[in-house]
Amino acid sequence: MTTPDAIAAAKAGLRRTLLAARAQRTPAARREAGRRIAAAAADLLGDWSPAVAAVYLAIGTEPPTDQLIAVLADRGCRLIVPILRDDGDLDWTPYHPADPTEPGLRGTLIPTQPRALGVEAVSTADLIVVPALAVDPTGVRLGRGGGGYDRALRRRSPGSLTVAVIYDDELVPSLPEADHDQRVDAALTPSRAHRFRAGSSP
Ligand SMILES: Nc1nc2c(c(=O)[nH]1)N(C=O)[C@@H](CNc1ccc(C(=O)N[C@@H](CCC(=O)O)C(=O)O)cc1)CN2
Ligand SMILES: Nc1ncnc2c1ncn2[C@@H]1O[C@H](COP(=O)(O)OP(=O)(O)OP(=O)(O)O)[C@@H](O)[C@H]1O
Repeated sequence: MTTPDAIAAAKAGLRRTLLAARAQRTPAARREAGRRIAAAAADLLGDWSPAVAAVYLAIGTEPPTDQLIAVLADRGCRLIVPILRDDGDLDWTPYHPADPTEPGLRGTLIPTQPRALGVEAVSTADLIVVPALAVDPTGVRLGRGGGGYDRALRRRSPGSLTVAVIYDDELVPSLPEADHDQRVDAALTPSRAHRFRAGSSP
């Protein structure tokens, strides 16, 4: 039997390896990944325009999300982004691509003039774009370790689509899964969209 402590230790080791690999990518390679992820998103969405999309502002070595956000804004989606709270949970605020941003907790970026909608606001999203360090083909997701998205995804609307954003080699054969982990329905990588689970939109 795998104990919770063993799962947490395995995740911590994987995070270190994956973050080190991300640090090796050049800024130009990251920008190119962001462009291709936006194209993969357009492909995944087809002619679906979610009324409300929960997105996040990428930081550090994460695949850039600005072009993906532009794709959604161009489709007329109303956007919300997370604000990390000091208890590790995620509040949400409306976001427009031109909004100025400032540093939030733990290196995150948040709009300069947030309008806190509350932790339950994620339940209004039809599409939830989720940061991840790796995903496996059953939708198990490895995050940064704060558990913020595990809490947020438990509040998702049943018909919503959850999509992780990762580099291609971060779609790995399998990942450790804890009881509280929330799986994603799909992943966007620079090469394409990967759909793991049916049932939600589109
Ligand atoms: N861009 C982004 N926003 C996000 C998340 C995320 O993973 N990425 N989150 C996902 O839950 C929430 C915030 N949780 C976070 C938890 C840990 C760290 C973190 O480990 N930060 C590093 C420095 C980041 C860097 O520069 O790469 C650190 O504290 O050392 C960041 C965010 C909400 N917003
Ligand atoms: N619903 C919850 N309520 C309170 N704490 C939680 C909840 N879900 C997860 N946690 C806590 O969050 C911590 C990190 O969990 P985990 O390592 O699975 O994060 P992650 O999924 O990689 O990160 P994230 O969701 O922030 O991207 C764990 O200590 C876990 O107990």
